[in-house]
Amino acid sequence: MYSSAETRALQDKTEALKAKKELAVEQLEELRAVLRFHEYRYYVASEPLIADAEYDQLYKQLEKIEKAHPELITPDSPSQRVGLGLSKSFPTVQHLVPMLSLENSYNADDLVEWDRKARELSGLETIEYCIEPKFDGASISLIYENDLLVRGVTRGDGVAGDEITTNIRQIRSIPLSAPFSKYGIQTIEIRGEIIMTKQSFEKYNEKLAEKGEAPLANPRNAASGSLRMKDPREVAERNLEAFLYHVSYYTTLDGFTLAIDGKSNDELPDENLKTQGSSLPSADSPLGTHSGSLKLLWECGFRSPQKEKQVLKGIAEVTRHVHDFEVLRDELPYEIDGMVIKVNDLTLQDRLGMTTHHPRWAMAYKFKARQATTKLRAIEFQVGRTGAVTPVAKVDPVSIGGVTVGSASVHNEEYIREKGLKIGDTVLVERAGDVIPQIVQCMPDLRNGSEVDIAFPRNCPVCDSELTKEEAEAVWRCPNIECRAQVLERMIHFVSKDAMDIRSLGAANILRFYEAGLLKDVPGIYQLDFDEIAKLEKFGKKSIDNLRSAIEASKTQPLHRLIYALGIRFVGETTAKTLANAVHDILELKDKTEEELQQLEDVGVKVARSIYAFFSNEQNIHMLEHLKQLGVQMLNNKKSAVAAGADTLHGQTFLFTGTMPTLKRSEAEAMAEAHGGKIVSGVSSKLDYLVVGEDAGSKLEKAKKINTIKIIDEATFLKLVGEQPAE
Ligand SMILES: NC(=O)c1ccc[n+]([C@@H]2O[C@H](COP(=O)([O-])OP(=O)(O)OC[C@H]3O[C@@H](n4cnc5c(N)ncnc54)[C@H](O)[C@@H]3O)[C@@H](O)[C@H]2O)c1
Ligand SMILES: [Zn+2]
Repeated sequence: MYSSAETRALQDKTEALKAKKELAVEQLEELRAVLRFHEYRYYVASEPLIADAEYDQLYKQLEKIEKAHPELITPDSPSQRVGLGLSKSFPTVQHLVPMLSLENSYNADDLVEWDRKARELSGLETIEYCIEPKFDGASISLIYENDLLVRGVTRGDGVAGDEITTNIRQIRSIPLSAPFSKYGIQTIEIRGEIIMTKQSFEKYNEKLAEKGEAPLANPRNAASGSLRMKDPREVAERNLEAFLYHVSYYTTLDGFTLAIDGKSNDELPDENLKTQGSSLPSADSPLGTHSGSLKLLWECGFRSPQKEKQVLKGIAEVTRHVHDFEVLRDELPYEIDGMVIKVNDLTLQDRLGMTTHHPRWAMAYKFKARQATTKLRAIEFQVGRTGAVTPVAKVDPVSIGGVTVGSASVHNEEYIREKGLKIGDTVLVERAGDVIPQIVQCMPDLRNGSEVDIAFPRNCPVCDSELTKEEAEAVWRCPNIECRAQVLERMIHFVSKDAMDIRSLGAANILRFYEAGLLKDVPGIYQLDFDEIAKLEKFGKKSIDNLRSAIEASKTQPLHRLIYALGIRFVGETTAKTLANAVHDILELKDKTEEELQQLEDVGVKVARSIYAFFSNEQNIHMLEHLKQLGVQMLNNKKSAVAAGADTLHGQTFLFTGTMPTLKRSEAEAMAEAHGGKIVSGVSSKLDYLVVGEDAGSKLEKAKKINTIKIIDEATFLKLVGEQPAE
């Protein structure tokens, strides 16, 4: 439909329009053309070229201009219909009732305003709402007649869609028959979303990778692309699932017909299916409320959001709930991009009615955007403490959910090849939760020929040693352990917060001392010449005193911190603790065989080999002995405590959040561990105790939603570890 030259031209226009805060009325036609183009890419081709939030931003501009100049609205404006276009390979059929879009907002204030209008229109004090997740998939409509699934249709342009019944029949959560007749229903049109769970999506991408095919961009594209596949067996392979959340139309066995979303489709193939104009069911009948219809669907064997939904009165409760739910977003097994808030009472829905674009009784509250498009400008290669050479993408700075992103992860060489990235490409960057932003996709359709391939260095970008790669690995490494980058990174890791925690040293000072020739390796940290440091600029007596005492204090850090600080490959904090608990003195580790190491919890072949290699290396042992001489403590004190029968919290998991009144976080963790407890890094159903201090944030919110977690304060914790008498 669009040639590649047109595609590039429209994308340039998109960029130009996106860059402007406020569009002029003269740009209306251009804006419409751009929106039509992106709708085509999104709905028909299933290959969007911009992020949803970027599309939404442009669409909002269209609404704004048209609101100010209603005389300029044309019947083919994107605001006058739902999505555009249908793919050609499936027969087109009419929906019984048009499938509209939803009004959406990223802003909770808009919800308040929307509620105000709804109360005004209805004359009610408070409105009851039903809130459910906004599933990020592809919408479908299903028709059951005499309890049998007779038709499945994509949304298409909202009026008509592609008939994809055979594909729909592959989806196991959609029953082929359902007992609607029990409720007196003869024909029913229901709607929902086809989704792919995060897990199925990953598995499916792994399969594609094995076959050497390009991975799919995200679960939503995977779901929507699947619906239009020619071969139903391929659809079955994708493990799609369905949530059904709406009844739009039904006829009863005694001849009553109801099109719930206002008017039914005028061009219906079957005359009998048109609205007969009857009154709505009362709020106490099963289909009289939205939540009632979710329950009915659930009872008929559909996966409706019966468990996920929440019925609440008043918009204040609603906004609180949507914010709470946003915290849980990453815990869900499927993707959601917001919440949908619906007026619960159908009679009231009917009174509120709809615009040409969306019903007035529903509103989508979209979560903070996580994706944006930008240009890939360069790949930098960084050398880590184990010599691993990691590519990091430099992109044109772009704002995602309020944070400016200028670099993004591209993992490794394989990842870059798999995604087919080139310098100069337009790329989709995703920033989800606490994860480092990453490039998830590039858009080859937008290339103009000036893009260049990414060249991988064969030599270390820092010390020029020839890089090596183990067969089963994706990473290239600099083999030179004296490599400046590695030495620096090892020291920076050694002093870091979760390792020896020498905060006043830090990356900047390490670099400074290194360049001044005052520090060349880890033991050197304990031999710093403070007189020489005093000569450096901006190093007053106070900073020196701080530095000296911080270094001194680090000598008595618990053994697991020292083990972690050594930066042994594959040895994270958890494995470091396992190792520390297995010995009295760190040097005992050099007498353990690979097999013995593998007996330890969570230590597999790869990890055991790496630990073994580290402790078989003479230079490393020499370094440890040197550290010992310098006063760094290498014994496990805790082990004796646990051995003396203090294992009272054996197997219980703990997480600390917020500032506690008397204990430092590290002290509290050590106390829990000394009694056999385990520290975990995040809130999940595996957590037993969340110990909460002041200003506890999202962890507390999350924990409140999992009722097996015990939420306690410091005083209760101290009782648990027997530091305070139980009452
Ligand atoms: N990236 C692009 O180029 C591009 C182009 C066009 C559209 N879009 C995206 O699509 C959106 C508009 O498309 P739209 O109208 O299909 O979707 P929408 O985001 O406005 O919301 C309506 C859709 O939400 C879905 N939904 C999920 N859970 C639901 C629930 N519980 N109840 C009701 N509906 C639920 C339904 O499929 C429904 O059709 C835009 O906001 C934009 O984000 C993106
Ligand atoms: Zn090097």
